[in-house]
Amino acid sequence: MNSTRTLLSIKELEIDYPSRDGRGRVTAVKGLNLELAQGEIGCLLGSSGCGKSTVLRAICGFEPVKAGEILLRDKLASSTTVHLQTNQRKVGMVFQDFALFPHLNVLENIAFGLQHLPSNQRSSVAMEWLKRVSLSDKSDAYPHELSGGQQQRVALARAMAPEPDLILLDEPFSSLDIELRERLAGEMREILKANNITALLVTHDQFEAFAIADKVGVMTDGKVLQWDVPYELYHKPANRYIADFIGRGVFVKGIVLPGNKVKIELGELELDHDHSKDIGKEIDVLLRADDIQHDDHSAMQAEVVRKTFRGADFLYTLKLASGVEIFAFVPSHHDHAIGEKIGIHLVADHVVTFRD
Ligand SMILES: Nc1ncnc2c1ncn2[C@@H]1O[C@H](COP(=O)(O)OP(=O)(O)OP(=O)(O)O)[C@@H](O)[C@H]1O
Repeated sequence: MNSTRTLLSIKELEIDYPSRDGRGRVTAVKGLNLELAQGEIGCLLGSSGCGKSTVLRAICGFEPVKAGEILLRDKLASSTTVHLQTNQRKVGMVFQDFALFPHLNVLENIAFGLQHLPSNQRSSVAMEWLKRVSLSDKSDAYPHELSGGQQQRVALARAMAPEPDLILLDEPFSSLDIELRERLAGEMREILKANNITALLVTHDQFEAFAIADKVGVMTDGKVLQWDVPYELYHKPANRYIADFIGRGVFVKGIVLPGNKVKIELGELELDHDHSKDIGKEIDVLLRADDIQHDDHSAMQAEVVRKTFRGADFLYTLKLASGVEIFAFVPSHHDHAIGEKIGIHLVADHVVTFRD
């Protein structure tokens, strides 16, 4: 097995739909590029309406493309002149609501996609996949007798059983409660990785994206702005939109100092890149909640203006002397009242800055 082989390649994809008034077309996806290697898990992350589901539908072959190409295993699947039928693409799909057949039991749901096998093999292969998602004891249950998480695992097993080259997952956790989402995101990653399955999911939840995916693409207006590993997206966002979208942060003003440093209201920070040409100039510095540490002994004080309890920590909104508001995660045993002043210091490591 060659793990670096490209399985999905999308080049300059453009897709449009007829407009509501029927007079023209509206662009849903434009100039979209991404690549996924065999065994990799990718995720398209973006807010509602940015075009995520449209991309999945196009990969499945449900939408014709207006421009660009979709290649599966180096074979052209969609372009302006080529359109492989869905059943020729070897792509499986898990829908938002799982779309299990209510009148079929769990085993029959999974066996449904195995029509190409002789009937005596269908049940045993389906049973094998049920084992892989740890649901062997539910083979004769009906979908309505299962929890949301169990239904999701059945949907995943049903999509994996015909052994497609690629599995597409459309907001796979959106109908589940938050606690379950986090656990299942990790579980789903384990199942996909254990079976060396290539997958592309879409979500608007960055924690879900980071919990599952090897590569994440931040989308807006039908485009992927940055297709990267989560660490790079967080620490080296390609532009302000991504910096703003990922994590909890605010931009504060800073002045570039000699020696690759920047001075902000809270002190001086080392810069990652050479800024010698910008000395004396003003830049915007991204301060994330995890760049600020609460320190009772610090002389630097900030006023608590808002607080959200998150269990292990609080997300505090803090007002600096200048009136600028920043965020800080603070362990939840430091329960300070709104209006109180608390000591803080800077712990920023990778400093993200923008000039224009
Ligand atoms: N069948 C359609 N006809 C016309 N416009 C459509 C159609 N499907 C989607 N659109 C439009 O295309 C754009 C992208 O839609 P899409 O469903 O791909 O977004 P999305 O990012 O998946 O959103 P969500 O997270 O809300 O599901 C939206 O502006 C939407 O209104």
